[in-house]
Amino acid sequence: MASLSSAISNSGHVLSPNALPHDAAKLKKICHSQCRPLPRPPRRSPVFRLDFIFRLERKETLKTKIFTSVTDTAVDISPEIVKLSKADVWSVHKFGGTCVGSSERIKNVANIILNDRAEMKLVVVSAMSKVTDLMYDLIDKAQSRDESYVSALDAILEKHRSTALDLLDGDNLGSFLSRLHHDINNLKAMLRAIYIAGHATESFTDFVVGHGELWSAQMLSYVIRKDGVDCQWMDTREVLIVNPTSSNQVDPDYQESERRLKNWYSKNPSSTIVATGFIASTPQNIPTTLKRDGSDFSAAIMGALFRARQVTIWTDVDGVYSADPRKVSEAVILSTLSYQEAWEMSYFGANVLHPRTIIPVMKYHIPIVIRNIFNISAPGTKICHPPADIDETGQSLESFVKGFATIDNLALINVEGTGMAGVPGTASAIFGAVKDVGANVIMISQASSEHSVCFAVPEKEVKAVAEALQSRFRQALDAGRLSQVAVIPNCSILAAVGQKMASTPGVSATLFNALAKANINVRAIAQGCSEYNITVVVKREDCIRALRAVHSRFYLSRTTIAMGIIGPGLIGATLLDQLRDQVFL
Ligand SMILES: Nc1ncnc2c1ncn2[C@@H]1O[C@H](COP(=O)(O)OP(=O)(O)O)[C@@H](O)[C@H]1O
Ligand SMILES: N[C@@H](CC(=O)OP(=O)(O)O)C(=O)O
Repeated sequence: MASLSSAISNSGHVLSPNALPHDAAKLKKICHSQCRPLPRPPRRSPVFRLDFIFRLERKETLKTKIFTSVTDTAVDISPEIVKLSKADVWSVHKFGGTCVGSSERIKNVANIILNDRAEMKLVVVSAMSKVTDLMYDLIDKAQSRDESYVSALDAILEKHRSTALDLLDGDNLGSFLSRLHHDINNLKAMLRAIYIAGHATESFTDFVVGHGELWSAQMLSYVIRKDGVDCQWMDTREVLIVNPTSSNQVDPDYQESERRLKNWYSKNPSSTIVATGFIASTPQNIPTTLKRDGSDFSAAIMGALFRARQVTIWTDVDGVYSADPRKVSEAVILSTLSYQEAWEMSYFGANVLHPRTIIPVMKYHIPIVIRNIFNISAPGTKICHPPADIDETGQSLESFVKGFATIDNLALINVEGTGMAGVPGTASAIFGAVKDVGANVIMISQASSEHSVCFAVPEKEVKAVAEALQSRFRQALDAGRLSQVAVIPNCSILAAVGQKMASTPGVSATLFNALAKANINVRAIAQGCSEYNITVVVKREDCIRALRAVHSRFYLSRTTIAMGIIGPGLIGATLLDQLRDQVFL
């Protein structure tokens, strides 16, 4: 048997990573003609082989090892050699709960995957719509010793059983139903334990609520397999390792996850993988979750681990709009967003994307595309680095403000007093007290006189925060150095986001002008040094009116520029305001 190395050198081929797809095809032929008998590993995809060849050239030291494994054994290739992470081969898709909400929709998802011409596909799925809510509900019921958890669990079983009966047959159906019944029996036992104890620990809860993803991923993988495609499903708890953070989030352990992924893939090589979103494990192998709506984050982490060429997030709208389309009917689709803009939009409430989704992909410049499963001809929104909205003449059409987002159910806390000015450590004492009660500060604003600091927290956390501050500053309040720790309930945040706002004068003038004209009182303002967003706090009941007022002001400006009424440049409070006031108002 000729060795692969001599076959390659006899062929006169020089491998270069850039020429990989072309030369690899030739090499595959050479392997087959000259290195026979080369045992064909079961279920191994062509790209899997090409990866080794690619590595030959890149890592001299691996040569012998690779030749040995390919020519001598060719069946078990050690995970160290498997370079899963070859850039640009994998295409990652994420389908949210609405996309896999019924058997018809799951079939639709399978078709989208089958039509993707990428060599390797990783599909991340959420639970069928509403299932995660129902799972959390089971826990609540069992904890409060409400026996209806039993019938609620039966309803969840029935939903998945009937979906599987619609989708699957033969062995696939048998395997799925036996796993489903096994899981339901385990869940019954766990929920009974919770019912008896009247309490569920966090890991019990995370174990229970993650089952929706386990079932949807299996069903989808079996449907894809029905078409003869080599497809594996992945329980991401075996691969994705995360550590809890102090802010009740989780951070992926990329090194360990990559190690486990290579190990998993060496046992389950496949060109299509359907992976569970939302769930993961702690380093101690205890099931956990990426927190509510975390499947977008799962897809982005997987995208980074696979060094994907793109992560496509499929949802029920055409992409990221300039404002939540449920609140602003004239909102427009944004064709591109920078990572920073997408982060700011999602952080301030555009729930089409989980805010943490940006972090893993940004490092590798992997684009995220948001697309509509119900309108696949729409191109969607591309989130990348750096984006550019260019018209036919090459002119930038990018608006200074790209989009607006809002967060409701907030309260403002205002800490005020003459004793704060010039006293080092005041801010640290305030936010130290907030941290101690585990509350999440959404925005901060400080008067430049240092006489007051105010910040927004979720309404449900405000009581604990106010009490912690009262107790922390008891002496200062009694001595009059602080005049008050005041709570202003029923607030909302309105954020205007756009990278081009940085160093463009007039943007905030236009924003505040629009708010003033709509007779909206602004209770607090914040703008970071990056100038990517301006955030204002308004009364809850004013929020939608405020959103519509600022949106129409900036998007009218954009239309005006596009129509050539004024040239691109400052959207000032001068010319445009006059135009708008005279012509449109
Ligand atoms: N700026 C925005 N652009 C697009 N959608 C938005 C925006 N702000 C809020 N949304 C809402 O986000 C929803 C999609 O998010 P979500 O329901 O979590 O999707 P999925 O279940 O697919 O993960 C849309 O239906 C839309 O109403
Ligand atoms: N199923 C999980 C994870 C998730 O992200 O779901 P969706 O993609 O449907 O928002 C949840 O509801 O939290």
